[in-house]
Amino acid sequence: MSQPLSHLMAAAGLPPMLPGGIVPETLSVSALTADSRAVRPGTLFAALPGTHVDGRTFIAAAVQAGACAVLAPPGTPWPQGVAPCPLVECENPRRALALMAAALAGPQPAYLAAITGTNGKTSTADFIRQLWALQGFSASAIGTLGLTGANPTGITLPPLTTPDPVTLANTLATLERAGVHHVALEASSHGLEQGRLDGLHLSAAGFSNLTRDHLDYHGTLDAYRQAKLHLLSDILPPGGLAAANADMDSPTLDAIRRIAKTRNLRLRLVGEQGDTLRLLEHRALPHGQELRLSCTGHIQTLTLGLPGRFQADNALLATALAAQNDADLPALLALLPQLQGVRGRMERAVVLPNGASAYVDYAHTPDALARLLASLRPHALGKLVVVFGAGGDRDRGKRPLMGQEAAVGADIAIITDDNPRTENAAAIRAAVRTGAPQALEIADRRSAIAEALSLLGPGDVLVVAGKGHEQGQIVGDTVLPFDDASVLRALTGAEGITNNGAVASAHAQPTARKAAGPA
Ligand SMILES: CC(=O)N[C@H]1[C@@H](OP(=O)(O)OP(=O)(O)OC[C@H]2O[C@@H](n3ccc(=O)[nH]c3=O)[C@H](O)[C@@H]2O)O[C@H](CO)[C@@H](O)[C@@H]1O[C@H](C)C(=O)N[C@@H](C)C(=O)N[C@H](CCC(=O)O)C(=O)O
Ligand SMILES: Nc1ncnc2c1ncn2[C@@H]1O[C@H](COP(=O)(O)OP(=O)(O)OP(=O)(O)O)[C@@H](O)[C@H]1O
Ligand SMILES: N[C@H](CCC[C@H](N)C(=O)O)C(=O)O
Ligand SMILES: [Mg+2]
Repeated sequence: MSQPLSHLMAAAGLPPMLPGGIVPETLSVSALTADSRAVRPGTLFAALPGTHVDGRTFIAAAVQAGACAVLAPPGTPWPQGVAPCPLVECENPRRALALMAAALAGPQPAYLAAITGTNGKTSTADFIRQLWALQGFSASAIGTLGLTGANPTGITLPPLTTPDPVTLANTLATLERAGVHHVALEASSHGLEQGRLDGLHLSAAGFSNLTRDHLDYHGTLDAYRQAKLHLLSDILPPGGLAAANADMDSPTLDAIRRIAKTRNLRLRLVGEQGDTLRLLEHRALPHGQELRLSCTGHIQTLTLGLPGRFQADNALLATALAAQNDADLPALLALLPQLQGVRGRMERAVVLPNGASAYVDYAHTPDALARLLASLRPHALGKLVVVFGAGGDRDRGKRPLMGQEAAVGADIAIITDDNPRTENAAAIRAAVRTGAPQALEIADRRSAIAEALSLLGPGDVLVVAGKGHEQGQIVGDTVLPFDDASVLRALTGAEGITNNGAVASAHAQPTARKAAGPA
């Protein structure tokens, strides 16, 4: 459906004025894009300066392809020799694009919950989705795993944790039209910084934790924190429901409390220091954990069929975000024992004939690795072995810290490759090794996993960390097929246990493909 440009500009808070006068009502926009290659006649092209190239250099190509208007930052020069076309200049074109995209796409699901934080977004979003589904709602989640849960129209999403604003708005409107009124989604710090979520009409927003990651992009921890806080300080409307883990670092928690007070948000805190859901006791069980907690003052005990203390944190945060009213909390807590594990998150992939277990997990930050190993320790009657690496073209400062956490938390650490991308893989491993000088180093990931398996005795535990659900090893701009769980199954000849309790066998790998997008 098309809309007059003036309506879209109003949705973005812009007056209907162009340098040449008022925007004609007859100027209609049928689509929006920030990529000149996707422009068709009737499309508004957002010319955005980016991290790799300046989108303004593609204005000529966009106009040539039929762009009916261009959105750009102030002072954008019109390319010489290019036919004139309405140019909408504004201070924050990324935000304007997101607001226009929301207006053009149409209504969003009535109950939309977004979750940010360094770790736990995918898990929490999926738990929210599961809780809603268990309540009988048609519910989806959008994030690192793509679109999961209800997907009546078979949407596939690009491999980003938070999709670009146009894809996001179109996806949400399609879901709403198809009867999916409950959607949980991940808000990455990149997505927040780039305004990808600025057009969302949120009912609830959560913050799991803040520890080191992505300083390559944000520069400082403070800038990283500010990007994430944008979800609560600007996107969640006043009076909305906010939830956070109260055990996180105090600068972030203090900021969340301040924002909640200023903006009159309904803040629910969960965890050991929580108020709405306070975790009083936690006991690891062989394949899960027992939680004793206080829910708005009432004490109760429940069993979660998922191991790992961090999974309890995510489950409680999900409960706080899924319940519209405090009165709904007890019913949602009663559903927690039915939660299924999330693919690649502390997933017990195989059990060896000698009783040793091998897990796959997505820990790719120092804090995640520390918590993962601490969570697995009670399950290791013998040794705890970790195979891990650090990604290329990502925060270099986290590499030695990941090494340190592996050295401290595991009995044996094996450093291997994890998506070297365009960097020298040996140099990445060397940087990790500075934090773990005693670690073994085996570049080839399959060989590293095979070596780790050979070290396992009865009761030992192995975790292969960093890739989780990923299906490839990114080397240069090529994705070589690789799935940690399948490799574990193939090397042991074992049938695996999926996180859903079903039996999975090793399966054939697809062929290599091109990596998506720049680094
Ligand atoms: C660093 C980063 O986040 N980049 C994202 C950003 O790109 P950009 O604006 O910087 O792109 P650019 O390549 O410099 O190009 C500038 C502009 O020129 C346009 N262009 C470019 C070429 C052309 O021929 N025509 C054209 O119009 C581009 O579409 C873009 O609008 O906006 C693009 C559109 O939304 C994203 O695809 C792109 O994600 C890249 C692929 C990426 O790898 N992003 C990762 C780092 C990311 O966002 N990750 C987070 C997860 C983090 C986590 O949770 O751990 C995520 O949310 O997935
Ligand atoms: N609440 C948590 N606190 C600390 N670590 C966690 C927490 N939840 C998950 N983790 C660790 O982080 C890993 C990734 O979890 P998850 O995919 O849920 O996070 P994410 O925030 O979505 O990550 P990404 O930024 O890649 O999208 C898990 O496999 C686990 O090792
Ligand atoms: N969302 C994270 C995923 C990292 C996964 C890990 N396998 C790596 O490549 O570092 C990122 O893009 O930084
Ligand atoms: Mg994620």
